[in-house]
Amino acid sequence: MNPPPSLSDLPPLVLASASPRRAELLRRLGLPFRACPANLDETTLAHLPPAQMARALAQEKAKAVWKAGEWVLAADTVVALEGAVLGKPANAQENRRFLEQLSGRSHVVYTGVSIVIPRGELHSTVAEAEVIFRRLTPWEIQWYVESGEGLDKAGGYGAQGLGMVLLEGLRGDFYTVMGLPVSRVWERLTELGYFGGAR
Ligand SMILES: Cc1cn([C@H]2C[C@H](O)[C@@H](COP(=O)(O)OP(=O)(O)OP(=O)(O)O)O2)c(=O)[nH]c1=O
Repeated sequence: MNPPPSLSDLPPLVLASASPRRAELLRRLGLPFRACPANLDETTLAHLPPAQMARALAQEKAKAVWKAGEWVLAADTVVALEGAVLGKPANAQENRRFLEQLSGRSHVVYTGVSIVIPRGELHSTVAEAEVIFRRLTPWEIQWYVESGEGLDKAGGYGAQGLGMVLLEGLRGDFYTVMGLPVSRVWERLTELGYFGGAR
């Protein structure tokens, strides 16, 4: 594959995230960025319904790192099973419990995105996708939990990794599930003038 056409003359996005997935997606697009994690206490917004939580957390992350003149991008991914939020599992036991709950059912993944433009205006949106899990056997759950892959991920799985075998299907944007709805982000950046007047 050829590298993407150069976007290196654009101002670097400040990615208010420690997520390696979000960084990887920006890198794949060739967008210039530097990571500047916001390190929020995400539990303070745990009382909100899932979609609002994803949006509010993305906003808080973006506001925490913004400085005048900078473009900031932040996101937050929330997994909700029948309205109840499954966060990042605290340990293997909790990861197993999450997968048992998700098995054979569908759930919703919300990813809130916030962009702050150089003069300080905040623009936010929430993307959502429905994920359907296969009915998992105890052995599969054991195998996946032992991989450790789910521990740093909302809901306790990564659709882009070994978790691909857990899924029966998906409605919506795969990248919403992975943590950054890249086409929505690209569209918002275009509307907000990040790419310049001609583009
Ligand atoms: C459901 C799912 C989540 N995830 C990840 C995306 C996010 O990184 C993570 C959800 O946690 P977030 O709090 O959204 O992000 P983060 O803690 O990784 O990084 P930061 O707060 O600094 O931005 O779960 C996957 O990688 N694949 C999946 O299939």
